[in-house]
Amino acid sequence: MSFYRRQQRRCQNAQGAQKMVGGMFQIGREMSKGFNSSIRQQLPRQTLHPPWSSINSVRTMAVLQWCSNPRDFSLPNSSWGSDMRRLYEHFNSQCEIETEAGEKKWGPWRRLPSYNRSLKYATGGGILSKVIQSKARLFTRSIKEKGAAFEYVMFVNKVEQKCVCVFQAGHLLEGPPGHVHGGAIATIIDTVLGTHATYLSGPVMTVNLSINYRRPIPLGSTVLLTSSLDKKEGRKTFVSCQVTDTEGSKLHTEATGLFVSVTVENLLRG
Ligand SMILES: CCCCC/C=C\C/C=C\C/C=C\C/C=C\CCCC(=O)SCCNC(=O)CCNC(=O)[C@H](O)C(C)(C)COP(=O)(O)OP(=O)(O)OC[C@H]1O[C@@H](n2cnc3c(N)ncnc32)[C@H](O)[C@@H]1OP(=O)(O)O
Repeated sequence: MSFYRRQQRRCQNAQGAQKMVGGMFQIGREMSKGFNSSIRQQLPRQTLHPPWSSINSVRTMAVLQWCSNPRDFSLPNSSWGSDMRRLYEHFNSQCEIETEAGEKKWGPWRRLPSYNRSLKYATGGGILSKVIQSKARLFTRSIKEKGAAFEYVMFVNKVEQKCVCVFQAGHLLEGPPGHVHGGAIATIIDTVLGTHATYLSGPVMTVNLSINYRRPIPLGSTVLLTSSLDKKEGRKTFVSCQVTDTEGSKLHTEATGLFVSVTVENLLRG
């Protein structure tokens, strides 16, 4: 059996274990930590320790890492330009701050990790992600080439009930020559407003999106999306968003969105 096939087999075993511990899944860093430690508790000891040779143990660990650590697309990569990196650093440095006594504590912002299928890594979502179109992938995260399409990272501020997104538009998003396609701009706006509304209200779907395009966005440039909560009314969450240059001085696009809270039933019924 080839090494690749053996890896696949082991990966499937790890996925079986993932089912058993699906309830422990959390989006974010806790998720991978929880998964790795829970797998170690659930698998028979010899799976991870002798009598296997140390080389096999290393390989097994590598496979477990591979299966349990999905790519977080919102971390810096080699395609990020200087504006993208600068703004990432700006918000990321406010996620954890140091007190005068030198202690670390949470700051006002949180970076949201971003996977190509969030449902798969949400608490209890492992099974659901297999039931609902198992091959499906989040549109904005389905192109693997770094920098080619949607490069973005989102941060939320619980106190101000705001969400920001630093977005670098890649060459595959062309609309008017040299500029970003209006549909791609709508996509990133829907993603940011939808994620913000989900953060505020739990699972939601877009029922209305209204966009005013004011100035074209040059392809390859980085822009800032700022989303604010307007109001909540029962199942409805009203949010709005501005797309500006990285200094916040030039307005490219503005939008409002209405999101309605949904249940698993809504998703299954279609
Ligand atoms: C449960 C597990 C989910 C797990 C999710 C996991 C992870 C998610 C994590 C992070 C999110 C990640 C990424 C986000 C990325 C992208 C976001 C993209 C979001 C989308 O891209 S999503 C696709 C486009 N979206 C649709 O495909 C919706 C089609 N739609 C429907 O499926 C139904 O519409 C539904 C089920 C939503 C509601 O239907 P329903 O029957 O349950 O409720 P109903 O119709 O009664 O509406 C309730 C109240 O909303 C008012 N209302 C409705 N529509 C309105 C409109 N257009 N204008 C003004 N008000 C409206 C009514 O007037 C009433 O208001 P009132 O109560 O005051 O009378």
